[in-house]
Amino acid sequence: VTFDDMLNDHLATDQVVTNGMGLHGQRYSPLTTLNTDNVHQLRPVWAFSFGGEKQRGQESQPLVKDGVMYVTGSYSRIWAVDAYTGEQIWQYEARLPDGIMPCCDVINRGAAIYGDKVYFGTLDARLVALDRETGRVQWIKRVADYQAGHSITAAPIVIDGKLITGVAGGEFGVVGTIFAFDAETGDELWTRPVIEGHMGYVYENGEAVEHGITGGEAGQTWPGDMWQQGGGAPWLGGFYDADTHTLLIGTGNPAPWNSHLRPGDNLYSSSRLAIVPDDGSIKWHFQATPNDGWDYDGVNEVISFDYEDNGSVIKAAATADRNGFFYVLNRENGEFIRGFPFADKITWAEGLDENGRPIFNPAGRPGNPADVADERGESVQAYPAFLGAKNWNPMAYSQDTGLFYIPSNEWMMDIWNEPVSYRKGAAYLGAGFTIRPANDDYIGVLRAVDPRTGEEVWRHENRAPLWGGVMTTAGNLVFTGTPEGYLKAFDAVTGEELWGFNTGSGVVGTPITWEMDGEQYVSVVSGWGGAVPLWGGEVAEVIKNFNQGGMLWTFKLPSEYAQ
Ligand SMILES: O=C(O)c1cc(C(=O)O)c2c(n1)C(=O)C(=O)c1cc(C(=O)O)[nH]c1-2
Repeated sequence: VTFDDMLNDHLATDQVVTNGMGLHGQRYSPLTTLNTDNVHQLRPVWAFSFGGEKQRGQESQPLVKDGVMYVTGSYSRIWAVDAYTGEQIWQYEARLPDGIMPCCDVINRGAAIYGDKVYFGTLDARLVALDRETGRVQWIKRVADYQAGHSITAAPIVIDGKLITGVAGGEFGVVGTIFAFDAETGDELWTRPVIEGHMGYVYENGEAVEHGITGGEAGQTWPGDMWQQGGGAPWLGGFYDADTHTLLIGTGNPAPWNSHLRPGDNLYSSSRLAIVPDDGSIKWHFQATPNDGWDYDGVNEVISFDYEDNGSVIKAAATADRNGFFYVLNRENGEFIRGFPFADKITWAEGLDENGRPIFNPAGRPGNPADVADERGESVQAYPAFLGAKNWNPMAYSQDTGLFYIPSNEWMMDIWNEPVSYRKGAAYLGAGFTIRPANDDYIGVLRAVDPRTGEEVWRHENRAPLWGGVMTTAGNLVFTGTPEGYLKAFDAVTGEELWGFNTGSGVVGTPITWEMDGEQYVSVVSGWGGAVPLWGGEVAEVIKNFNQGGMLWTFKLPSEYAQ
């Protein structure tokens, strides 16, 4: 697999060699063989079990090259599988130490392939490079200290020979950092902490050379020493815009959650960053939630897309935030073009100003414990809940309809602040919360949203929270999974549900499609888990009967139904 193969992945129909089905992450396939007329004939051709006692959340997006599928699973496992038959070619399981600290389940979101290697990140914050043919280890790098709360859950990305990943650990007060390695040798190339005050480095002949302090200097948007454990973990990784040669990546919540301990904007937490892939410099930033007090991580994917406005082409990028707002940015300079709510109800902000900065509702912020005699500050009811109007699971963009298909949730929380101090390897929140559904009959909402107007063109409600990724195709289809176990297909224009198949466990993975020998295939992993069952509050009632799993399902449209 070459970098050109990756640059063309969104056009190629016989492979899926990038997370995002294209480096820009649009998750749009030009295939039309499978379409609204024949999708009811889509049927399973094989299923592969991840096996063992290790189940939990399966959030991976598979990759396909030359008839071989590469898929990761919970507990830092990876398999190569024959894409025609589902037979295993090899498997590799990372040896995890006791004491790993992923906040939100033992998940992995996928691999990267490049050259003759396949790469993935582990829950003890290592990167592993394996030979694609044999599964043999080529190199293993420790990226960050798992005992401080670091882990890797993201799919890494390869940009022009550089293997780039973010790390998780925001709930433990780590310093969110982006790391780049030589994909061939595993040599470190650069590091970029995303919190103001920390030094970035480039490595020359194995030596760390200072490459500029993030944000210029410490103390501008953080009080005292709070920047030193400021969080902002870029735990979802990023996408690449070839037009501007930029890595677009988001950063998580500031640490701790109690925002009264850190008055100021707390750059660059809960932000989107444009990074130069060659050396990790920051080109521009956009902060969705300054002084975040609700755990509104800003990690969600930033998807590059072009649209026409009054005859000129706008080079835009779009992102749907946990905080309930959808943002359209100019991807050349990060300027705010427009933003609008995509969630039904938002209480923490009254809207956005002309620069996209939130207009805070002071009554929407949980109170300062220092103001009251009690340990607990005043509790508020906040919409959306901390798990977000949209969490990690990626949306898709259709080049035909011009719509974004957003997997979102309608829920709320009671949230209050508490005093807290930093201790290595311990939770660093300073907040308590309970999460509740916003409506009686549904939490999940798959939304089709027009990025030019903010209009919700259609919606599909689901009883349980939606936690799987979305894919769309030129066959006018939108696919996503449900915790109830279904992989479903919808009409991209009308939202009509056209097909569904129950995989036997909740689908929180992200579907892909490709063709082999003129037949169109669809694959998705199934296995209920992720953050929802861990942090569920009153949402637990909705999901209590869902069983765990660990299967890779593959479907196809038999050739006799293709026309
Ligand atoms: O701040 C962090 O480092 C961090 C990491 C992760 C992760 O790596 O999965 C999640 C979160 N935060 C988080 O806030 C969250 O809601 C979440 C949901 C999930 C999931 O996979 O279901 N991971 C994470």
